[in-house]
Amino acid sequence: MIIVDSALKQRDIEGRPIKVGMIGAGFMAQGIAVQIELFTPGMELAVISNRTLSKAINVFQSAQRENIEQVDTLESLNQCIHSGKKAVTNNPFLLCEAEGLDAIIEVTGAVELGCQIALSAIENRKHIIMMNAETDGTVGPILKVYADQKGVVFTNADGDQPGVTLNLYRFVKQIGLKPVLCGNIKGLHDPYRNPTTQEGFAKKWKQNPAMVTSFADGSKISFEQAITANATGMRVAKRGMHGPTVEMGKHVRDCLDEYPLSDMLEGPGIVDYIVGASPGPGVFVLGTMENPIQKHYLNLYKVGEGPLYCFYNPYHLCHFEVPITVARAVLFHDAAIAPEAHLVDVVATAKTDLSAGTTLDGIGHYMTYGLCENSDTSLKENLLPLGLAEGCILKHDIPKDQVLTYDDVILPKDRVVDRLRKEQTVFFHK
Ligand SMILES: NC(=O)c1ccc[n+]([C@@H]2O[C@H](COP(=O)([O-])OP(=O)(O)OC[C@H]3O[C@@H](n4cnc5c(N)ncnc54)[C@H](O)[C@@H]3O)[C@@H](O)[C@H]2O)c1
Ligand SMILES: N[C@@H](CCO)C(=O)O
Repeated sequence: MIIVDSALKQRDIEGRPIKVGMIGAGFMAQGIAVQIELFTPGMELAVISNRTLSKAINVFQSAQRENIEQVDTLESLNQCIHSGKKAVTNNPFLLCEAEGLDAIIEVTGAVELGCQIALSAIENRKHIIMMNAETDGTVGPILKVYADQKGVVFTNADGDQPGVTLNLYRFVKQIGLKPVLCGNIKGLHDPYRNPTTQEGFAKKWKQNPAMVTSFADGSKISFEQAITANATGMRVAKRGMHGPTVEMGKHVRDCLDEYPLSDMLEGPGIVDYIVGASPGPGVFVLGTMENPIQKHYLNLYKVGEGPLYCFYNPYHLCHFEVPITVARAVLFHDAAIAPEAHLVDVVATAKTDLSAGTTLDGIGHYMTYGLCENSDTSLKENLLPLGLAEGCILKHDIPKDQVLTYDDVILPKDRVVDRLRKEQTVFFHK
C-alpha cells in the first residue's frame, strides 16, 4: 500500500505519530515491536500487555527501548502514553480503555481472551487489528458487526496469508477479472503433527511448539481460509478443501488443473490450498476474464490463454506488514481483511482416538486439528468449532479423524466465545 508510507511520513513530520497498544509478547509481538519502533516513522508502540511482564519488557528491549514503566492503573497508563514513556502492564483491558491510543493489536492466539479484548477495544472505540486468526476465524463476523456499530475498524493483518491474499484479490478484481479461487501455498500439511514432533522446528526458530504445530496440522490454514472466505463471499468445495500435494517446487501456475473447474466457476468461488508448489510460502488468486480484447492482452503479457489466470505473491511476511494495517485502519478507515458474512467455519476433528471424560487441549496440541467446512453445513450438523474445543469434556469415545459435534462435549461454563457464536448464528443465519 504505497499511499500509506506517505501518510505516515506526514504524521511523522507533523509530530503526531499514531499510538498503538499491543496485547501479547510472544514471537510475533517481538517482530511487530521492532518493526513499529525501528522501521515505521509516524507510529509508536506505546504499551505492551502480557501475563508475564518480563516478556513484555523483553519485547520493548528487542526494539531498543529502555526506561519502561510497569503500570497497573488507567491513570498511570494514560500518563505514560501522554508523556511518551513506554509502558507495560499485565492488565490488557487497560489498553482498551486508555486515552490516546489509536488502535490495539491483538497477537495472543488465545480465543477466549481475543474475544474479550476485541469487545472491550470496540466498546472503547478503538480500531482492533486482530492478528489472532484463531479468534477471527471463530467469531470474526459478529465482532465485525460490533465494530461497525461503534464506527471502528475490525481487521486481520497485512503480512499473514489472509491479508496478503485480500490485497491480491482486490488487485485482481480491480483490473477487471473475477476471482474464483483464493489459495495458500504450503510446504507441509500433516494433521497428526503435535508439539512433540514439532519441538525441533520450534526450538530452531524460537517459536511456541503448539503454535508451529497449528501451522503443520492444518488448523491455522483452516482459520486463514475461513477468514478469507468470510471476507470474499467464497466457500469451500468440500470439508477440508481439496489441498492437493504436487511435485515439490512445481510452479503454482502449472497446477491449475488440480482444482475441478466447476468448483471455481459455478458459484461464488472457493478458498483452498496447495502443498509443495512454488513460490512458497506465498498465496495465489485465480481469476477469469470474459472480455476477448483483455484476454488478448493478458496472453501477450504472459499470464496465459485462460480460462484461469493465475496471480501470486511469493511470500507472506507476517509481522513486517502489521504496521501497514494499523495505518490503513487509523488513517484511511480501511480494513486489510474483514468479514462480510459467516460462510466458512473451522471444525474440530480428533487427531487421535479420544476417550470419554477427556478434557480437550488447545489448538496445535495433541488432541484435535481443524478442517474448513461451509457454515451452513457446520450449523446443520451441529459441528463443534475448533475455536471452542479447548476445555470441552468428551461425553463418549471419539475415534481418530472424526469431526466433533456439540453433542459430543460438555462446554466450559460462562465463556464469551460461546455467547458470541450464538449471536453470530442468529445474526447471519436466522
Ligand atoms: N508465529 C508465527 O509465525 C505467526 C505468523 C502469523 C500469525 N501468527 C499469529 O499470531 C498470534 C501469536 O502467535 P505467536 O507465534 O506470537 O504466539 P506465541 O505463543 O509466541 O505468543 C503468544 C503471546 O500471547 C500470550 N498469551 C497466549 N495465551 C494467552 C492467554 N490465554 N492469556 C494471556 N496471554 C496469553 C502469551 O503469553 C504470549 O505472549 C497467533 O494468533 C498466531 O496465529 C503467528
Ligand atoms: N500461516 C503460516 C504461519 C504463519 O502465518 C504458515 O504458512 O504456516
